[in-house]
Amino acid sequence: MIALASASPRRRELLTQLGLSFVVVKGDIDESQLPGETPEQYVVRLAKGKAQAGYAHQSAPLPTLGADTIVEIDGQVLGKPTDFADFQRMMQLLSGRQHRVRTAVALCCGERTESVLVSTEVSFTLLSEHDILQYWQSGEPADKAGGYGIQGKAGRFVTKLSGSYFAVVGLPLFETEQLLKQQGVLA
Ligand SMILES: Cc1cn([C@H]2C[C@H](O)[C@@H](COP(=O)(O)OP(=O)(O)OP(=O)(O)O)O2)c(=O)[nH]c1=O
Repeated sequence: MIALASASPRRRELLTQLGLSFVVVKGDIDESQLPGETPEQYVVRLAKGKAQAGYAHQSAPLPTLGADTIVEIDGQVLGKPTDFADFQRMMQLLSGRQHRVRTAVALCCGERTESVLVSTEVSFTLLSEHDILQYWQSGEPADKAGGYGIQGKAGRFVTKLSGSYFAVVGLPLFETEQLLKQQGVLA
């Protein structure tokens, strides 16, 4: 039995695919990027922070997983859009180009927190103003890093993917299982 420190329904569904028993715990932390922090350092720090916060929330702590996903383009990190203008800016950056999605997964077992970082390159087709407005009105972008969900209506924008599809959705299945095995949580 393990714990998943996440409020994301996608992460719950993905972890279910690994076929292990888990409970969901809170892993809330401040998600702001620190000055001078690289995207890699940022996403790993958040995943570790969520795992550690989730571990600390339990009275009889289980090995606890935390994860974080960011979208990166031109050295900029795109988080969750704050409003339509922010979303529009993100879609204009992503339109007709390749970007990188980074997902870090961390496992906290008390004193030690180990992590794995997965990078995936995703290419988008050219997006029209109409595509952007219609996608915003679907309600899907609001809670997603980079303002899109590859598993939903934005799947049609993707012309190429190199890396882990599951990492883009929020939890890389292969790498998460490897991490659990390396740390002796899974046989
Ligand atoms: C790029 C992309 C992101 N996402 C989601 C995955 C994450 O849930 C979210 C990125 O935000 P995160 O801050 O990584 O996660 P979260 O706040 O949703 O959940 P928690 O911290 O409680 O675990 O964006 C998709 O569902 N599909 C996609 O294609």
